[in-house]
Amino acid sequence: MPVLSVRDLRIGYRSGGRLVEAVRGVDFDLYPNEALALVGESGSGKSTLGLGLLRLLPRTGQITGGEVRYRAPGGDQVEATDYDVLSLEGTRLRRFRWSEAAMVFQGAMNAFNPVLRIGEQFADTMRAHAPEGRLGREDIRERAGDCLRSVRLEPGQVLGSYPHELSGGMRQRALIALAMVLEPRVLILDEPTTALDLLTQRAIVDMLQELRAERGFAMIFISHDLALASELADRVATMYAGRIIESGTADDLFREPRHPYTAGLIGAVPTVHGGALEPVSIPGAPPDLARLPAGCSFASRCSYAVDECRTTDPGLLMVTDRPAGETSHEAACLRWEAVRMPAMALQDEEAGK
Ligand SMILES: Nc1ncnc2c1ncn2[C@@H]1O[C@H](COP(=O)(O)OP(=O)(O)OP(=O)(O)O)[C@@H](O)[C@H]1O
Repeated sequence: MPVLSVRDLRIGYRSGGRLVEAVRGVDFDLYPNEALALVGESGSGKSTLGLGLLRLLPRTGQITGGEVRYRAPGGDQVEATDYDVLSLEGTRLRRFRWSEAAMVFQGAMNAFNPVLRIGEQFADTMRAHAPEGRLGREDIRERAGDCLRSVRLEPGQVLGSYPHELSGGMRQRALIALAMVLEPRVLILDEPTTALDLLTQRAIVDMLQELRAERGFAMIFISHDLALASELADRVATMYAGRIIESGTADDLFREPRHPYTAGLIGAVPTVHGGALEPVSIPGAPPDLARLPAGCSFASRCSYAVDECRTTDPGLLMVTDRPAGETSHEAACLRWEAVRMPAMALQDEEAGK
């Protein structure tokens, strides 16, 4: 059973008296211990979707429809959980955040309160969620220390520090530790490595993999970097203009994309040919969400587009023989059978395959 099932989720922002949809009918399932990457260019709706799942949208944002079902199995003393996150209010919503699902934001400097030591921020989060506030200083130190050690930070050094006293990489690790402190079953990470250098990025990605194996949470990893995402994730969903336009296993999407936009994103990763870096970019820009064209919203930038693409949006089509579920591969493209990835074809040719 999926831990999260998202159905026809719609999210808009109010702007100049009207509501512009930034997430336009998204469906996906997230299974326990699975890593799902959401990829796409800036403005495709990834962060809006992540924030919407935790009901953390800014004031101008509004969920206008759909369902976000959260399920947790029962245990010896605990009843099984099954509810629509969109129906939660007050205490139940606060409990859902952090304890069931937590989010790590882009740029840890903004996510931490700059005037509180890291240790106080752990204590605040834990106290706010402890049943009847029964949590002593020792418990807090022990649990915070445990989480910090698991992200390879020294608790003695970090707990007494202010956020600005840590390096960017340490802050981002500390934030991941904080998100894990209440042992959520779902962790949403929005571009957690973007501001960091390549070596630190790699260390954090490796660490996230280990943590997921150890602690068993499911993860949604938001990134514009398809190469990084497909390394970390079991499944990848590509977003364009507020919709998921392709989803499949990381291997499927990286090796055999069936939507020209995903193929373009892979082409946009710098590849080494004859000693030189050759970044290929996707021509044109995403459409204005307030004035979406008819048919497929990628058609105007697409070299595969035919007349029918400008009138028909096919929705997600199954592009594999495998059954629907964790390993299915779907793409919202009428011409999916024709799609080839230029960079990969070239590499295969050079390798004599
Ligand atoms: N607070 C806001 N008010 C109004 N519109 C917003 C707001 N935040 C985002 N948007 C709009 O919603 C759309 C989706 O933005 P979103 O930030 O979700 O995309 P993204 O794929 O996460 O991009 P990025 O990687 O740059 O964060 C964009 O058109 C953006 O301009």
